[in-house]
Amino acid sequence: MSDLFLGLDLSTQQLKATIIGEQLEVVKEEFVHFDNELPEFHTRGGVIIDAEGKGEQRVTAPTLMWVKALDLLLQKLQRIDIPLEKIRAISGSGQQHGSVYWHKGAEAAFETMNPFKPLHEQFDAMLSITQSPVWMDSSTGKQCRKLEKAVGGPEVLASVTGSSAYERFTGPQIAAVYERHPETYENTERISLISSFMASLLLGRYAAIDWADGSGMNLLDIRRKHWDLNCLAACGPDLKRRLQQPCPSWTVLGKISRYFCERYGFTGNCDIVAFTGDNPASFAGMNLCAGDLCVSLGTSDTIFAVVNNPKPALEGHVMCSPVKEDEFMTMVCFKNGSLIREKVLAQCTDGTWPDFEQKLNATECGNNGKMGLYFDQIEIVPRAHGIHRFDSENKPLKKLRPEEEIRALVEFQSLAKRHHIEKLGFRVRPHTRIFVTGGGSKNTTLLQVIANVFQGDVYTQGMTNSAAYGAACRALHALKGGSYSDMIRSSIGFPKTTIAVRHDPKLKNVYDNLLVRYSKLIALVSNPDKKNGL
Ligand SMILES: O=C(CO)[C@@H](O)[C@H](O)CF
Repeated sequence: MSDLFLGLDLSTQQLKATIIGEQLEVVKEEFVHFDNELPEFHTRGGVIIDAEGKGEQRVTAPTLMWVKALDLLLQKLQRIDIPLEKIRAISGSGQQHGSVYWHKGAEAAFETMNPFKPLHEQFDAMLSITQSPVWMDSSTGKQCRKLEKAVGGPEVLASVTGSSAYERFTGPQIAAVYERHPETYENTERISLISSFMASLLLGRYAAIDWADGSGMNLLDIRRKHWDLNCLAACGPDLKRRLQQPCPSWTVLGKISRYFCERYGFTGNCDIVAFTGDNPASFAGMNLCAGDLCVSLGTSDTIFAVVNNPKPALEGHVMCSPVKEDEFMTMVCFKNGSLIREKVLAQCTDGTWPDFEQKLNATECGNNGKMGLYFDQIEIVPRAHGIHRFDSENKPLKKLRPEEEIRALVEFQSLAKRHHIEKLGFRVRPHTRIFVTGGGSKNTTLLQVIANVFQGDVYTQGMTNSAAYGAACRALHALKGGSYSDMIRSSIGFPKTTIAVRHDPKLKNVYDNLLVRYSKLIALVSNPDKKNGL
């Protein structure tokens, strides 16, 4: 068997593995689901939510759960006879913005890890914080305002780092750790993103943060590709030492550690390639071209596109591309993604997706003017909270019939994506390919609504785990070098892109009108100036 390449994706609810061959063909996918397979950590949807005061939610995940998940996943791969000695390179991705705090002495301790014991049993002294803040957290509004003030305002911060300050971004999160627990910060010798944390486990030493995931920190100058010193100073003392230099996302960081060779049978020749954020990894997995648009339907929903001349704005994000130095991706993220879809599924159907689809199809496109805004969690964009329903005259409604609720949710989620990506300047053109990935992309009724709202045809690659797949492709690309897109185009195993659903041009006016109403309704319920979600 020829060389294999492993992509790992540490997403919110699961750790996923995709193994590919040298032609980018998928050999095997495997998963560890946190809630179901690691119940001792008591997560729900992979996280632990401490609802603070109004508008503040502290959301974390047990760092040790991720360490244990890696062990479980590799054991699963062994049990299905995946020849780990054939894995030539590993890369990966992680939920963006989350942070891991390594205790003083942790890197040295990697040297003494006993391969006869799982890593998580040897992690007692490794972490200065055991509950990692994650992207769903919205408790750092104060730190966001302070950061923006320190650098000259939100516009300046956006022009340098690609985003104005966001509660979930790592810079404000680090500032909150420093302010809330100064002694813990003092005892922290290194701070990783979740992506570089996973790479560190496999290396047995600290891994650099890559440019693409580093773009989600409010700390990286996305054009110069180094930390902005004013941003660092505003978030914590001596922070540069705790982050070290960021690296290109295609960097070969080194070989896999002795621990993983002796415990799992990897060869010492297996390269670890820089890990990146889950959305940049999906971007790589879809191999987006200029003019394409991608919607990822996961725990978070995101919408992103390729940009070459970035124009950062107060809303949304511009991040470094994970595959090309002078390319960027523009993205908007919505916290209310699959979890609210599952909540409405439970409330409005017999609990099955076929019933969800049947009810969605039983209602008129445009829902006879009935609309909903479903900010079940404190939303990122717009900054709003609560569930709000309206009739065709924009008068509040207490409730909708189950089938109307389903359509109102699905149309709301698509209208929000179109409204906010168009605010960043993107327009769907006749040639635009709208790719959809993530768990929700299996549901063609969702895809049909996306196609009709955007008035563009929807394409899929027949895979839902584009982040883990993109990570595996990046592992191979880092060894091959050259153009990433050329590698994709010349590989017979790259999934074929097919049209999943076509849009109905007769519905253009219906959704253009709903889009105008969406814009008016969110102004009624959101507080853009109070940027902590309420
Ligand atoms: O916050 C996000 C992107 O900015 C989310 O998509 C997380 O990456 C999900 F893990």
